[in-house]
Amino acid sequence: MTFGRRFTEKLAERGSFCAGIDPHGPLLEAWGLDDDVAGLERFALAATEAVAPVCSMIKPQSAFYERFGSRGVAVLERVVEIGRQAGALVLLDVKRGDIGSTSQAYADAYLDPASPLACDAVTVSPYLGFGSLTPFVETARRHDAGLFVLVETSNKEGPEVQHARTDDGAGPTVAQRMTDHLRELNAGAEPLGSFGAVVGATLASPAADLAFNGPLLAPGFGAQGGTPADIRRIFGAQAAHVAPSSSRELLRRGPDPAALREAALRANDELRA
Ligand SMILES: O=c1ccn([C@@H]2O[C@H](COP(=O)(O)O)[C@@H](O)[C@H]2O)c(=O)[nH]1
Repeated sequence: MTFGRRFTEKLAERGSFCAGIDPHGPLLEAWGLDDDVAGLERFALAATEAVAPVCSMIKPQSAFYERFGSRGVAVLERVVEIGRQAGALVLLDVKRGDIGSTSQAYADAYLDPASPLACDAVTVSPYLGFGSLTPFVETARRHDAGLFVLVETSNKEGPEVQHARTDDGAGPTVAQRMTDHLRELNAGAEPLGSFGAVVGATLASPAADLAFNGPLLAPGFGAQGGTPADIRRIFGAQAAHVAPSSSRELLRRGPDPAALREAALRANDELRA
């Protein structure tokens, strides 16, 4: 089954909230854990076990695992496995993007089911040129996986690049060009294509026309200020395809698993309303 269909069905079944599993050092400390690989393991596995059964999607941020080297990546592999066993889609936030031949190796690492880190989808950066993502697109198609392409990010620095005008200033914004590519990639897909966009829940207003037939990830919900009202305001009619994601705001409710689960369920309810 394609990622686009899995995404649609999972959001309908469980709600749209995406749980970020980001083991920040200060959060480990707040949970009474040491900021070492043992603390990382306890934090990440406990958080995943608590929320993955009630969320449509979890989004571990690779950086927080990589900072502990191969032992941290081994924890990430278990997060991916536990998340998928609990029935959640797993979106690995790695924001990869490189020249085509290297992109192929990244795509194999994260999207080929034979890889220990195989996920349902990954975040990718198109800022080496959208065409440099072709190996990700082809590999995702081959394995029914998905991509979330950075279009308008939640950080304040993003507009310098994403709002720049193409074609020597005479064309659409860079962000718009990216969604045009996504519209082409998803054309004709039912109920939704597998090639999505990352659009921050913090935007004053999107520079790109977001009316394309693919999934949307909205980070910046919670700790960065995004609210359910912002999701409706920014995405309008597209809001049904949006998975708003929050990491710190959710994880600060731990380590009590019931409190974590309750917070995820409440976020789903608020987004449904
Ligand atoms: O535009 C973007 C793209 C990705 N992120 C990632 O989402 C989470 C946000 O964490 P919070 O604690 O909920 O702020 C983090 O993994 C970022 O790398 C983003 O924030 N903005």
